Amino acid sequence: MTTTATAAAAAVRDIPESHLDRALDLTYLAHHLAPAAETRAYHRALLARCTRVGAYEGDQLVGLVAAHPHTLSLPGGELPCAGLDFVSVAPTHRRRGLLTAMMAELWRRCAAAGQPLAGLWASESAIYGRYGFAPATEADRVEIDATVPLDLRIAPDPRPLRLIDPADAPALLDPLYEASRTRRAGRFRRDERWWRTSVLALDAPEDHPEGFGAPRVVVLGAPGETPGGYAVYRTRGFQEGSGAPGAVLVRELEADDAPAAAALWSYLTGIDLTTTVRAGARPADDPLLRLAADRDRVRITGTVPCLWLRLVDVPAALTARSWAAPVDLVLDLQDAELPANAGRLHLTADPDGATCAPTTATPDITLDARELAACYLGGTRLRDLVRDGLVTEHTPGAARRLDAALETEWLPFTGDDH
Ligand SMILES: CC(=O)SCCNC(=O)CCNC(=O)[C@H](O)C(C)(C)COP(=O)(O)OP(=O)(O)OC[C@H]1O[C@@H](n2cnc3c(N)ncnc32)[C@H](O)[C@@H]1OP(=O)(O)O
Repeated sequence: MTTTATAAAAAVRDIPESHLDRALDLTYLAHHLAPAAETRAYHRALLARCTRVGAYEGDQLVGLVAAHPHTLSLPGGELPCAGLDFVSVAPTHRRRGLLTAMMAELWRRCAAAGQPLAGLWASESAIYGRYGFAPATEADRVEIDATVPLDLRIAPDPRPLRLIDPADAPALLDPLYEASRTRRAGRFRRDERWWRTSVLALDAPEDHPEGFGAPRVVVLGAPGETPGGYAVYRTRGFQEGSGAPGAVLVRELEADDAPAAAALWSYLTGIDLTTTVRAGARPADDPLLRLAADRDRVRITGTVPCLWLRLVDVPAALTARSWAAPVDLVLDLQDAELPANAGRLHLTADPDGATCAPTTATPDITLDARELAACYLGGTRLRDLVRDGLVTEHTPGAARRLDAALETEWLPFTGDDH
């Protein structure tokens, strides 16, 4: 058990299993939540599987950072990733440096557990940049006018669509989801529990105040065939009280190719007694926007950062991903939080692999760890950050060359929201 004294005279140490309920009480206090018993039991089970770092004042738990043992897809591979969650400090103890002290301990845990990455969904964007995190994936919120089925510019895959029992979905859908992880960086490996308790969860009614029902799963392809795609969605009918029209809420839609996507969007926009299809998270390069014959019927209602990423071990992260083009550069990396990453790094990479080693050579680019995290999965262009004044390019064209090497065929995407 590690113990670190903080400036605030709290002690940072493990949260034992026997303190799980205290940890939940603290997180509900900090987040202003009062969940039903079922949701609390779900959170308890999640927290039990996490690395848990606590800040204690005497015997009182006043701070909490937890991390799930996730595996994140990268361009050309995957890496262990600490998925931060339940981050909470008691309102009586805020702004005394407790989160900072707990993060320092968490980095030690990541190193010990062999997790070169950390990721999270931020409650507020102002919190995590100082710890070296940056948004590495973004998602669009989409709303489709479905008063009549959406006309698409290509012929949909003609295979049959069938509704399957959500209980059968994890085994059938996981191979398709895994295929999507090899296409797109930024996605977490799921186990059956994740499918059942998150993607296909039968949420408590308070989680769906707008009256949406249980998840339904539609699959493209006849029984016994390998499906070409699927959608997980919920529906609601006309709402007597509010007068709100019937609607479809899409949690996830994965398709092998554009015709399969067309078949699934046609289906979702053609469900009777509904006039709107909403999707809470779609990739910015979703073919839907180009396929719609009448683009005015598909509205992007918001673009939100999804995964905030941190490169905990920069050389391990850079050598684990694939590279689209050859590059040979010296990076001058600033990392106040994790000084082991800081300094000059000679990066050589090509489609066959990469090396990354300390050097004393003259740097081509100076950047902070958070800017490298933003670009790491291919979702942000370094040259934009140079133009913004956030990254300094010493050798003209260096940022453009690094962008070409970091580029991915598909934009990174993280559909899950925790
Ligand atoms: C992945 C997740 O779980 S996201 C959920 C995050 N949790 C929440 O939003 C719950 C409510 N908030 C809290 O519990 C706390 O305010 C926390 C955890 C966000 C911050 O904890 P604290 O112990 O107050 O942070 P700490 O004192 O270490 O702050 C370090 C620095 O971050 C800044 N900071 C902390 N929280 C915020 C914030 N919400 N907005 C802006 N700046 C912040 C502090 O001002 C401080 O800056 P400084 O170093 O320049 O003085």
